[in-house]
Amino acid sequence: MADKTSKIEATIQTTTDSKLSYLWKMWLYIFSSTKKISLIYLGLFISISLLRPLVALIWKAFISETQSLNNSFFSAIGFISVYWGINFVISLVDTYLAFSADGDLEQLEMVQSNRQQEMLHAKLYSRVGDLPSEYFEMASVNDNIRQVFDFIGNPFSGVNHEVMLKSYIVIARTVSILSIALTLFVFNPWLCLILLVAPLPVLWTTGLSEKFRFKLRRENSQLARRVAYYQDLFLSSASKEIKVLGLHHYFFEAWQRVAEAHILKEKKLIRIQTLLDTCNSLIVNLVTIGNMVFIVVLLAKGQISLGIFGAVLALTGGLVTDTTQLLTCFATLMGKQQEAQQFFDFMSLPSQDNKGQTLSKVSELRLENVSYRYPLTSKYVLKKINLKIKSGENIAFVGENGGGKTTLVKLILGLLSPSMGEFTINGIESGSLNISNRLAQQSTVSQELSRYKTFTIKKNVYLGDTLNPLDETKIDQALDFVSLNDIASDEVLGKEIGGIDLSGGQWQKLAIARSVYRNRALLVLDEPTSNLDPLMETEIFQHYLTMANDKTVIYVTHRISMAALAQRIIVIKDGEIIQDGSHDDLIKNEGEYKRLYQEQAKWYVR
Ligand SMILES: Nc1ncnc2c1ncn2[C@@H]1O[C@H](COP(=O)(O)OP(=O)(O)OP(=O)(O)O)[C@@H](O)[C@H]1O
Repeated sequence: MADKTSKIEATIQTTTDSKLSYLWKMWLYIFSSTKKISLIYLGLFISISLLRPLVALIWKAFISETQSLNNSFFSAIGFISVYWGINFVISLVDTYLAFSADGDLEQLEMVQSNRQQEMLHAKLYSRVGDLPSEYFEMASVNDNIRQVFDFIGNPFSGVNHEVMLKSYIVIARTVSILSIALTLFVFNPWLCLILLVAPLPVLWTTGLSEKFRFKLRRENSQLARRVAYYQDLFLSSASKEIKVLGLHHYFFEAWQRVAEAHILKEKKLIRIQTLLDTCNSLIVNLVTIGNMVFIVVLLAKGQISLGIFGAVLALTGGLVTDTTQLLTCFATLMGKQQEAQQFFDFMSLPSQDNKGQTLSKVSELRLENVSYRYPLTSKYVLKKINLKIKSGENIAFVGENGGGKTTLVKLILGLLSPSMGEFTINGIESGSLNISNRLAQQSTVSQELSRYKTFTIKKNVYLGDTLNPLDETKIDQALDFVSLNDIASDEVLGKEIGGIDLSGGQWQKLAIARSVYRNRALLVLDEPTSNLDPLMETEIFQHYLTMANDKTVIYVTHRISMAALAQRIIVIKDGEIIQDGSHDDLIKNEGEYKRLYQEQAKWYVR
């Protein structure tokens, strides 16, 4: 379908091929953000790797010394102490650097990890904030965001460990292997053969296990979301209904079915992993034995001295460990290509255009033949809408469920853009306006309640206008507006964190107070009072309309008594505007509005 929505759909088509360049891009992306600390960390890794040949040389000198009979007991003790001392330092620092055991270097790792996490989260939060809101209407984009957040993870489990730490190990181990190779070559060129029988198959087995792991994680991400959803239900607003209807068991079974599928997939992965690990250690052991036999043969043939024999034995152990670690980390890194690609696919989604024209005041909204379909769906939920709204008007949208009222409201707010037709603000095409400036001109209360827990009541109101300093008087006025002044405004909200909780109606009042505090020229309210008692609802609407004589107010309501308060009423059915006029005009005609009015009135007049 070639309309404007198809352009959005085209931007989320991603390639399935994994590319090495994404991994490199990821590495540079993280490294460049924490250059100093990353360089120190990498430097330490490389320095430790260079100590291996030093250990071998000391060992060689020690054996030669003891062979030449003029040694003293003390020099032998000295050699052994230095040898074990350096070995101890290598193993200790290795452990601290690579596995974050307790110790000083763990703190260094923590610093670089936290910095990297901070930078990645900052980029991710700003990217999510910058994404045109229409993208959030698509399940695939929401999925992608969740996967990217999972990949970025937390300081000790996230991408910096998977990509950065593994890459540091690859670099350090490569340096170590090269220095060992050079030492072996200097001892005897034949010894370099040991390098050739390094456990190459490890690369293959580890690569395979990473591939399985990624596939499983991808398949499991939907299952994991469903499992989490069932768990959240018990803590959500549905919890009371679940209790009354006795649905705990029902949802447990639903949870169990999904969890079972998840566990089965995980079991399969563990089996594959165990098999591959066993193959790995078998290969490593065989290689070690092969190397031993080889150097014994060289010694027997007199091609190497006893000192070199000892040194090579010391080096071989390090070589096998280093090669195995190099290949394992390399394979893990390779397995991260797809996740890195997902990350950059997400990061490269278009940003909302903040460069367009700005307006100082919205004075006219005009929709001409506007149709809308949600991305990745084919049905137009708004059809050829023609509507002109002038500054200062107050308008109610009414109509049956699913008619398209909320969709029209989102279009007016700039949260969606027309698939077809033209939407102009003050005569300027809405698409060419600066979206941030546009959003800053309006205040809204949406159908879905936003409950900002962990903040005080006062802060909840202040969230309506955080670009300006907190104004206590205005906050008190906003709370008065909705009669929410009986609870101390510095009470923290959220039972989960030891604060207080509010009733559904009180949360709604708080959302209204936020919109009042924001105080913008365009006020868009989507069923803002559905949880309030009728007296409170009437009072708030009347307040809104008197406060708003210089403002444009658009509100969606199902209650005709509330709609009747507006100057103009627009009736929407099946995505079309079927009536437009004042209450008095519409009630005179036989039409949908009169039908809705009579339907509701008959419950009051008996
Ligand atoms: N994100 C979405 N993706 C696909 N379709 C959607 C989406 N949101 C809404 N719809 C569909 O758009 C149509 C209009 O929905 P809308 O919420 O605008 O109606 P409404 O008049 O506000 O309904 P209600 O009075 O129940 O709130 C419905 O058929 C709905 O299923």
